[in-house]
This record gives sequence, C-alpha cells and structure tokens, in this order.
Amino acid sequence: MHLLLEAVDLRKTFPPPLRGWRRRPVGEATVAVDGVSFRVGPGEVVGLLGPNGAGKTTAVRMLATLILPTSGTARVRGIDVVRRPLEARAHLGVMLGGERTTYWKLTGRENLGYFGTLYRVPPAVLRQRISEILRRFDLEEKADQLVERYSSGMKQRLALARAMLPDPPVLLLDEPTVGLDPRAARSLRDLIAELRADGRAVLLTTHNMQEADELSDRVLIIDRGRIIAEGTPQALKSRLRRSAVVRLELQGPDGEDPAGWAASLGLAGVERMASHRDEAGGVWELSLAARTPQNGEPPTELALAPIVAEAERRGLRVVRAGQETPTLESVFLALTGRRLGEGAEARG
Ligand SMILES: Nc1ncnc2c1ncn2[C@@H]1O[C@H](COP(=O)(O)OP(=O)(O)OP(=O)(O)O)[C@@H](O)[C@H]1O
Repeated sequence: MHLLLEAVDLRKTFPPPLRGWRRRPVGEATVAVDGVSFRVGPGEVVGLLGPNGAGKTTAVRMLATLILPTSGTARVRGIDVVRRPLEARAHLGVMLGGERTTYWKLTGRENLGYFGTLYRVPPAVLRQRISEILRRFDLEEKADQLVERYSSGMKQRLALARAMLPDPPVLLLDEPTVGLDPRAARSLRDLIAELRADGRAVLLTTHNMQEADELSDRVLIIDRGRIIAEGTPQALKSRLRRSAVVRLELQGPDGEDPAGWAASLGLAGVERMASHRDEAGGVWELSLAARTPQNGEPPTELALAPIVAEAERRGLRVVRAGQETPTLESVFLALTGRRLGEGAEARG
C-alpha cells in the first residue's frame, strides 16, 4: 500500500512540573504516548478512539510537528516529521479540537485569505481555491460575515476549510465534532467522508464511539498511551459477538457504586464490569462483560440472580436487563473494564 501517514513506535513523556524557587521537579513524568505504531493509506480514515487523557491529542501534535516525540518516528508521505518538519507540514491539514483556529473579528473569506498566504498558497491559485472551499463547505452565504456571528457548526466547518487550504493529502482531525449539535456534527461527518472519497488519508481522533464506528475504515483503540486493539469496526465488534455484555438498569438511591458491591459477589463468568449513574433518571447502569469464549466453547451464561437479590437488599429495583448489542463502547469496556467517557485515570 502507498503510505501517506506512518507512525513507528512513537513515544512522548512529559517531564514533571518544576516548582518552587529552585525549580525542582515535583511528582512523576507523564507517559502520554507509549509506543504507538500505525499506518494510513490514501482514501482511508483511521479512527483513534480512546477516553480523555488516553494520549490522542499528544499523538496528533507530534504528527503535526507541533511537539517533538521523545522517541520513535513518524512520516508524512515518507517525509520524517522530526528531521524535515517544514516539508512534512506542507502535506498536512491539521484541525485541532478545543482551540480557536480562526479569527473571529475577521470574515470567513478574510480568514481563509490570511491563512492561505501564511501557508504559501500561490496568490494566483488562492482566490479560486477559497471560492471552491467556501462552496464545498457550505459557507458561501456567510463568507463575508464576521466569524463571531457564525454558529458553532459553521466555525468548525471553517476550521476544517482552513486545514484544506494547502490541498493536503493527509488530514489530522482532533475531535472535529466535539461540542456540536447532532445536525452540525452530521454535516461535518459528511464532509470528512467526502475528503476520504477524494483519496486523502485521514487520522481522526475521537472519544465518540459512534463517530469512530461510522467514519473509520479502521479503528485503533488507545488507552493510557497504548493501542490496545485494532481492526475494522466490524471485526472489533464481532470479536465480542459471542461473548455477552449484559446491561442492567437499577433504579433507586445514589448509594454505593454497584460495580463495587457487585464485584464482591464473585459472579461466575464475569470478566469486567463498569457502572454509570444517570442522575436525571435516578438510575444506575451496570454493564457486565462475560469472559470471551475460546474456539468452539459455548458462550458464557451469566447468572444474574445474586446481583438482583443484592440490588433489592440495597433498595434498588431492576428496571431493565438485557444483552447489549456489541458497539465499540462495549469492546472498550470488555478490554479495559471502563467506559470511554470515564477518562484514563478512572478505576482500572
Ligand atoms: N504539555 C503537557 N505537559 C504535561 N502533561 C501533559 C501535557 N499534555 C498532555 N499531558 C498529559 O498526557 C496525557 C495524555 O493527554 P492527551 O491530551 O494526549 O490525551 P487525549 O487522549 O487527547 O485526551 P483529551 O481527549 O482529554 O484531550 C494526559 O495524562 C495529560 O495530562
């Protein structure tokens, strides 16, 4: 395969913060990315899926030549991002989440003009390209209005439009739809799918498993700086198909976390469990993942009676119990015993 983006054993360790007048290091170094390798080819979207703090942004910042890796290599179109950062940058479109990437006191068109010049797009090409991008990104109508008057969906589309100015073969998109309403997120996802159809290589970081499932040809599940599973969304889910993930909804007071007390019941066949409190409904959601059966073994049956009895003793009522359809969320749960929304520092 002709490779557009490649990372080999990429690592990043942040030193501990320096404190006091002697600037002494306090605490421990943080290993944010711990030996990550992957490849992305043309027309391929690779999803880097993991909870907050898993190392996604740090990985993207290294690929984008914004921070130096502690070790390992990364190449964009065969160009080493550490040795030849300027050349590598010329082939990259970068959209970082959670950062203001455009000037709100300028219009959309002015922003693209400014960044286009900064990216050294030849003036003869720039005007034409800006018109095309504005049209493609559905920003034409408001192109001459100040960005501060744009909706958040339009601001995100403009940020992606900005990344597209050098017509890059490789796109690094960090949480592109975070904070958007479902309709705006939909329109951005449709655009990303179009960019893939152009033959571009897209690395997409997200903690939204539906987004990863929908857009990615391949998903890398990252946790605590390491890739813990990799495959097509379908393959990852079918790994789980024969092992049950059962979800119970327990209604009642917000007492002790059910994942805590259920673990002490020593249930046969349960490999992992995780819980989440839905305050609005007054419901605990408790997910139990059964041991994955080996070749030829029958799927594990989970005996739930002890949990139901203990829940009742604690004043909780089982309002729903059922097998979860495998999703990337349940894949993550089965692998780590945590939910994607919980963050890397949560219970292990
Ligand atoms: N500049 C920095 N200095 C020290 N530690 C850092 C720095 N940037 C990130 N970290 C730490 O590295 C780890 C990975 O962070 P990173 O932002 O890459 O995760 P993430 O998966 O992108 O999560 P999020 O979705 O919250 O951004 C975290 O423990 C974070 O606190």
